[in-house]
Amino acid sequence: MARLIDLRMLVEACIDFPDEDIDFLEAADALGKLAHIKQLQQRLFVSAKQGSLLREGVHVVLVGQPNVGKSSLLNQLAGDEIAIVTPIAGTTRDTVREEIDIQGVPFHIIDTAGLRDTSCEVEQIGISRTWNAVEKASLVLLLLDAREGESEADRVILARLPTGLPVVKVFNKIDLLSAPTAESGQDVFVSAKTGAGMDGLRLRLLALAGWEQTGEGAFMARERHLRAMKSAREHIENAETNWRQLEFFAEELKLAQNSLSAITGEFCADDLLGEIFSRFCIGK
Ligand SMILES: Nc1nc2c(ncn2[C@@H]2O[C@H](COP(=O)(O)OP(=O)(O)OP(=O)(O)O)[C@@H](O)[C@H]2O)c(=O)[nH]1
Ligand SMILES: [Mg+2]
Repeated sequence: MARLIDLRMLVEACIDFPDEDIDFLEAADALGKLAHIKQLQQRLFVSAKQGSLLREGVHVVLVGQPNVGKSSLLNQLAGDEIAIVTPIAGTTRDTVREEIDIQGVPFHIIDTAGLRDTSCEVEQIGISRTWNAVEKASLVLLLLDAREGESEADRVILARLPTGLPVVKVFNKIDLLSAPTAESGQDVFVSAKTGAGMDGLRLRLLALAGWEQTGEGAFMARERHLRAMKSAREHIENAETNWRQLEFFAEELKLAQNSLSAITGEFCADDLLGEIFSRFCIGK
């Protein structure tokens, strides 16, 4: 297996002994080795992301106007009567959380108070809790009434959602439509009452969570592991683009190695890569 530390020693030797020049690095296939390390690191990153997903789960927040069926959708996803459902707009006040499992991936589904202008103090507190939940969301399902389509009130909600947060529009109550709607683009159509369209929604949630069946084990990474790996990847990429500037090349390799070492402390980065990949039986 190509090792980061060997490559670093190679580059540093080149700097220390000016007789050795870039040809020497080329002959030693430094770039080929770097590409191999990058590839291993990328595979490790994917496994780590999957592991992090299994450990932390995905926070999905249901938002929308009152009465569109958020609580019904939570109940349908959970397969149980978790949240109170009534035809009265403004039923949900507190956020209601339930952990569900889709193909082994945990999802924390958070039902919230419907969003509207209201003079009711209790409802106002509920609505501010909705926005607090949105801040912590990994993704948002914006529920809409399929009979109404997207209204001005929905557009106001959409505009208030943080930029960069993935949002899926879920048109609910399709059982009440006289004619079936043609599925369009990224939108999802369901009936929280009959369960129609729910399998499609579950698959969509898995895809948005970034779940990939790689066939390789998932490395139980934490958020800080992912950050360390991202930083290592950036340094490896910097090294690759600037490899002709040897000092820079060596420095970026060092930084990449430091980032990986941050995951385990006393353990050296190459040991970590070796350890993890030997478990996945990936050819060396
Ligand atoms: N026919 C039909 N009725 C639905 C569907 N989903 C929800 N409802 C009904 O719509 C009404 C409101 O449903 P809720 O789930 O309480 O709606 P909500 O969005 O949680 O409402 P708030 O808590 O007030 O914000 C209830 O009478 C539900 O039975 C659906 O898919 N089809
Ligand atoms: Mg509700």
